[in-house]
Amino acid sequence: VHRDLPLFLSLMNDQHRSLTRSLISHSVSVSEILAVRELDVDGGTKDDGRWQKMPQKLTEAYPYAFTVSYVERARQHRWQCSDVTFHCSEGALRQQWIQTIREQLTALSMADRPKHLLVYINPHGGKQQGECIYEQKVAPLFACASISTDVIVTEHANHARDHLKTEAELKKYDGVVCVGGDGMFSEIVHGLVSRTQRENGVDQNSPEEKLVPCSLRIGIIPAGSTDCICYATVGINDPVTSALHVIVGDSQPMDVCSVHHNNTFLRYSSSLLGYGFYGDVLADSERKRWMGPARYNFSGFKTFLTHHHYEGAVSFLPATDILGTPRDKTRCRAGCFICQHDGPNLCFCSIPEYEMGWGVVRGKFLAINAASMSCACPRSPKGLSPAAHLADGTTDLILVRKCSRFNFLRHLLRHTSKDDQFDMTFVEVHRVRRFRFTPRHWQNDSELDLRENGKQLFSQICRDHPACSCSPAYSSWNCDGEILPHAAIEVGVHCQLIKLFTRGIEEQPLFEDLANPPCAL
Ligand SMILES: CCCCCCCCCCCCC/C=C/[C@@H](O)[C@H](CO)NC(=O)CCCCCCCCCCCCCCC
Ligand SMILES: Nc1ncnc2c1ncn2[C@@H]1O[C@H](COP(=O)(O)OP(=O)(O)OP(=O)(O)O)[C@@H](O)[C@H]1O
Ligand SMILES: [Ca+2]
Repeated sequence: VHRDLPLFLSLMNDQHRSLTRSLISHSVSVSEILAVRELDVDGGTKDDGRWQKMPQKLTEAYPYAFTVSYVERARQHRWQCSDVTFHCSEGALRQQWIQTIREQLTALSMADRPKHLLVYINPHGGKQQGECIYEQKVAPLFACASISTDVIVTEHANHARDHLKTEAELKKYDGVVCVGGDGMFSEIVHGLVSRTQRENGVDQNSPEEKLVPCSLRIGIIPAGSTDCICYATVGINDPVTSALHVIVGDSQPMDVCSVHHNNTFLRYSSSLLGYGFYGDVLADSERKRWMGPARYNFSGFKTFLTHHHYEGAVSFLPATDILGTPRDKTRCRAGCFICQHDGPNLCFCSIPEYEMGWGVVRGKFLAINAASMSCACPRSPKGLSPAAHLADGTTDLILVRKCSRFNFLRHLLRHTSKDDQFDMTFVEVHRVRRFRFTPRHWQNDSELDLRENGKQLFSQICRDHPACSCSPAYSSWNCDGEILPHAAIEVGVHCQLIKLFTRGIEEQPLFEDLANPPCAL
């Protein structure tokens, strides 16, 4: 720009000033431009306050200016919006630049950038900051990018789900955005998936049914307690970063598990299905919602101390003909090769499911976890299954057998370090397409009645098994942060059923500092 056209580049913040001094050129891909607007140099009023007046001599020589807002990468996957202002001496030249950039942006909008979004805000998620986060950090960015929105602040749980399922005029929108945590995201998934199946005549109650993928993309503005879906798909739980991924029109397919009990649909899961430890943590933490995000630490500690185990059988259909394994060192990242290979392999081939292919593991378990994605979150940046993939059509089934408290603690601690949490004698992990769990004392339909008479059953089991450590017969399933009413479930992975407004976690530059070079002078 400097050399070829008579434009003068005026960079607006300190970081930029250091860039002019240290870089010969700085390029921004058009796909990462958010907006372009004229700038009134004399008044200096059309910008958002970051405008600093140019020396008078320069403004006289270059009185025509325009500002380009674009995505800038910061540390740890964070994106922010930056402005760069160009000055020139002729109004016609400025118009030519603005028009050309706008034409390019219009072409992108025609392709994959959203123009009209439906936004649901949970005012009670996480630290109860949803509305404030949206108004202060996200709405101004959507406005800057000329995205129009219909905003609904939810009034009760399942408001967003039910609105999407039945009422929402989905044809009007290019995507749905939720402001909240994993629970809010789950509501959106349930609303959109159920609606799509109904409109296509698919029966959700049949575990074997192939579900129809949803066409609308989902954006998550993180404002919850765990924000695991956001963290594991973007690399950070930051509202501005997520909003920018929506604006540039990113798209990331994602697997969804369906959970059934006796040919009845229960729920969908896109992150964690956990029985035993994570089920018990959730059940306890639900009674302590008033504690906010800290409830999970409290209930986690308590559940760790109670150290209950649960008996049952897990049968599973291993995913064959795939490249990835749960013990891989490679990670699912933007443009993931494994997802591109394994996903279509499972999505589009109808592999016959021979009963013979199923494996069975029986025993006493502290935890049975199915992670359809890494489940990375601030608590465990590598997640429950670090090598799991977002869109490969599989879930990683992690079985933690009964062991000592000390060993279980070692296993838990490894979620927070580089050590392999699967490399322990009492832990096994399988990459699967389907699985079933049957608790030891489960008797078909009478299961619920038995659970209701839990006390009776509990004392009965203790009498029958005098050596038992008085663990209750059943735990609960934690299904993406919701408790399921049944212990015996059947789970199937639906490959790439939904799409998110992200691109997956971007690889970090080898030397991150090179992305933001220090001032050379
Ligand atoms: C000693 C430290 C060990 C730390 C081990 C941390 C492993 C954490 C793995 C987190 C996986 C989260 C998976 C995400 C699930 C979401 O779909 C769901 C909805 O938001 N979140 C939860 O269910 C919320 C689940 C929250 C679970 C929190 C578990 C906290 C365990 C604390 C154990 C303390 C033992 C201390 C002994 C001295
Ligand atoms: N207006 C509302 N009032 C009460 N509950 C709501 C409302 N809107 C949504 N919910 C419910 O609140 C629950 C929790 O919301 P959300 O996921 O946003 O936050 P969180 O639980 O703090 O975060 P996380 O799921 O990440 O742990 C969801 O299951 C959702 O169904
Ligand atoms: Ca997966």
